[in-house]
Amino acid sequence: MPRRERNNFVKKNQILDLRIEDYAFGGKGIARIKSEDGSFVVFVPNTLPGQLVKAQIQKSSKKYAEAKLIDVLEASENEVEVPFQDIPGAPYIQLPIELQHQYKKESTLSLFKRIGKVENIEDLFDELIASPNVFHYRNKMEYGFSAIGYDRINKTDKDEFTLGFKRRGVWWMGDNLEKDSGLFDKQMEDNLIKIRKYCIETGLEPWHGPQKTGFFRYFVVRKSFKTNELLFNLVTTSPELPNFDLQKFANFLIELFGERVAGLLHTINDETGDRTIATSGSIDLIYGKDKIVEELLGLNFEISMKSFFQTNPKCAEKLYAKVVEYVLEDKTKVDNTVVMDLFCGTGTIGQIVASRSENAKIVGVDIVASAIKDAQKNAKRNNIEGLEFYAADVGKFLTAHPEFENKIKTIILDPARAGIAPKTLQKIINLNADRMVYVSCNPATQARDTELLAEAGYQLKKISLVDQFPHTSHIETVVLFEK
Ligand SMILES: C[S@@+](CC[C@H](N)C(=O)[O-])C[C@H]1O[C@@H](n2cnc3c(N)ncnc32)[C@H](O)[C@@H]1O
Repeated sequence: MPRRERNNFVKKNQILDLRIEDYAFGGKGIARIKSEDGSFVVFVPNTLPGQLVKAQIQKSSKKYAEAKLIDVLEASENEVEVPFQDIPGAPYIQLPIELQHQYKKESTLSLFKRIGKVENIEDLFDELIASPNVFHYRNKMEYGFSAIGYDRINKTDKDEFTLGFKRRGVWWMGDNLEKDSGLFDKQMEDNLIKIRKYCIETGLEPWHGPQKTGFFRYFVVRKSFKTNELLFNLVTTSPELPNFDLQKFANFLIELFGERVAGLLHTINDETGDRTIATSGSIDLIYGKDKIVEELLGLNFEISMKSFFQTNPKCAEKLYAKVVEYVLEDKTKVDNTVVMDLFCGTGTIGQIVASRSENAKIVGVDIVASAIKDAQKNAKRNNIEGLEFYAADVGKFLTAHPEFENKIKTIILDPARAGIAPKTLQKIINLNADRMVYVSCNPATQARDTELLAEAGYQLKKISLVDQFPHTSHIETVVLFEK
């Protein structure tokens, strides 16, 4: 094993007060410790220039260290007050959105310069697309139950029935959500406190992380912006289930939200791992329907609890409009050809392209079978023809279908956060398409792929940034590559 290189500035697990000076890609604040030996960089995720923070060193090497944020001791002078409860999922909610955009733009473009080796990236920058809703933009939230809560005054843990989000970086500690977080549906979050009270009154226990016992585990909510409906999923363990009246719980939700309740699902999860959707156990429909419909760019999409769907649908419309703009810019490479929509999820992008092109055949591939089923149903529902969807790993699919090589002119790519496996990217390159429109929710992996694509002859022609997740460090990119 290589010997870990040491520095004279910090030690692992050391707790320090640090002043954040700069912002690096992915929401990493940069602090510098100065001494006679020079200056030493410590990265602290989810922090902002100007803040004074308490942080604990997690990793330390000769050149820099990475620390975990424990607390913000002093706000940055750029932060403003907002009427929402602070949650780990929105670390930048107090920073005006224009400044969030500036940080995201600068740090993302510098990533393409450094990792993607695109020197003139500023010249290729097209636009930064803002989210139409700055607040309350999400269509899904997962609240967790916990038997260990957080005492905000004494800043310690306490035994308490909680329903809300985990404390930042502490897997076993919950934190009650008492009011609107500013990210999801306001009526829903203002009522979460009543749902918690209802659950407490049953006398059943919330999940205890370290002991791995308890009844209540998660409460998941999906919202349709088209219909304003809410679809609920209560996740519990099974032994105490005979003592909980699911029908009565459904009636309680109807009392709170009336016609907005689309349905209530119940999931049994007896696994000890921290997952909402049980890989074993069962999902049952207790009340109403198990799907909701969302509209994007005039097309309807049916969404189940499990399938992937863009979390900010209003902004997803903007994202898709940009993808389709790049794809259709050269219609000769779309009309009367086969277009690949790889990592297609529920097939949204392919359907929009198909509906706006002439005689294009779209081949959509995604590894999640239920997403592909939804994609097929959605295409039918929208009366769009010329689409073929396959449930498969993209790499395996391309190996099994060599007939597509040299036949494709345009490829749409929208991989998950981990990016495209190098072997799979090589197979995609082997298709020998003229154009690729590559959407990414993790520009760090996309910047890595940019260098590989350049070696294969694909030049980055344009890049747009879409702020799908205001108040977080996430940014989505749409990049056009051409040979
Ligand atoms: C960011 S989502 C794509 C969303 C889709 N384009 C949309 O707009 O709805 C990434 C998708 O990649 C899929 N995926 C992840 N790994 C995969 C693989 N190895 N092969 C095929 N699909 C994969 C996931 O199931 C997920 O649906």
